[in-house]
Amino acid sequence: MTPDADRTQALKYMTVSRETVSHFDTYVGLLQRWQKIKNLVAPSTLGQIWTRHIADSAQLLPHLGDARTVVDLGSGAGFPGMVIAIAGIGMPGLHVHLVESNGRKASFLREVARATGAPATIHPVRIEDFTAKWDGKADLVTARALASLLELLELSAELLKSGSRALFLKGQDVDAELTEATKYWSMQTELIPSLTDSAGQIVSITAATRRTEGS
Ligand SMILES: C[S@@+](CC[C@H](N)C(=O)[O-])C[C@H]1O[C@@H](n2cnc3c(N)ncnc32)[C@H](O)[C@@H]1O
Repeated sequence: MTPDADRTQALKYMTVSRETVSHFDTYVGLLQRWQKIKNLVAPSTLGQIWTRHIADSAQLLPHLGDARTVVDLGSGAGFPGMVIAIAGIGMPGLHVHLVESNGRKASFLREVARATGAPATIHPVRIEDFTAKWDGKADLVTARALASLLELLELSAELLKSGSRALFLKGQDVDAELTEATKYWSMQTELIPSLTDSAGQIVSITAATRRTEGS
């Protein structure tokens, strides 16, 4: 698929304004430029940045509900957090905190936020340190390609204490991961089939609490 065909295909998956698409173009341009020296995403996905990264992340947009403070864990080159922040330009109160410990990826994210004006704060620290110190309240926690569901719940535990929702983009092992996670966590889950990955699912989690012994 040519880069143009990839972009055209990706735009079919999302309903966003022309202005948002133009900011996505800026983002993709920066990613292509920085990738040459900083290796930000898997080289095998470079020909499909729009479908594999932008549209895959943008499919969370219809599920944001009334969330305003979003925390994206292990953002990498900004998926899905930066895509949400860019789509949120002009959405009153929306702000995305991107937690990414890799210094070169964090620098890239800062540059994308500067160039697009996306409402985003980059935290170049480990998730464990961020959640221990951050005094904000997340309405929504997001992550893609970071860890198993159980590990994601453990990493998000501090953020989920205040009743936040979570949206995790997961691949094909989601059933086994859910079985494992529910041994230790009580939660309400909804599985939403991915639009961009036939084997993928979005796991929507609410009311997550760690099980105490015997519960
Ligand atoms: C496989 S990449 C996925 C990146 C992005 N979410 C995506 O889907 O393209 C995982 C990212 O999480 C970051 N990461 C892993 N563990 C982390 C931790 N404990 N704290 C902060 N960042 C972490 C890594 O540096 C890496 O950029």
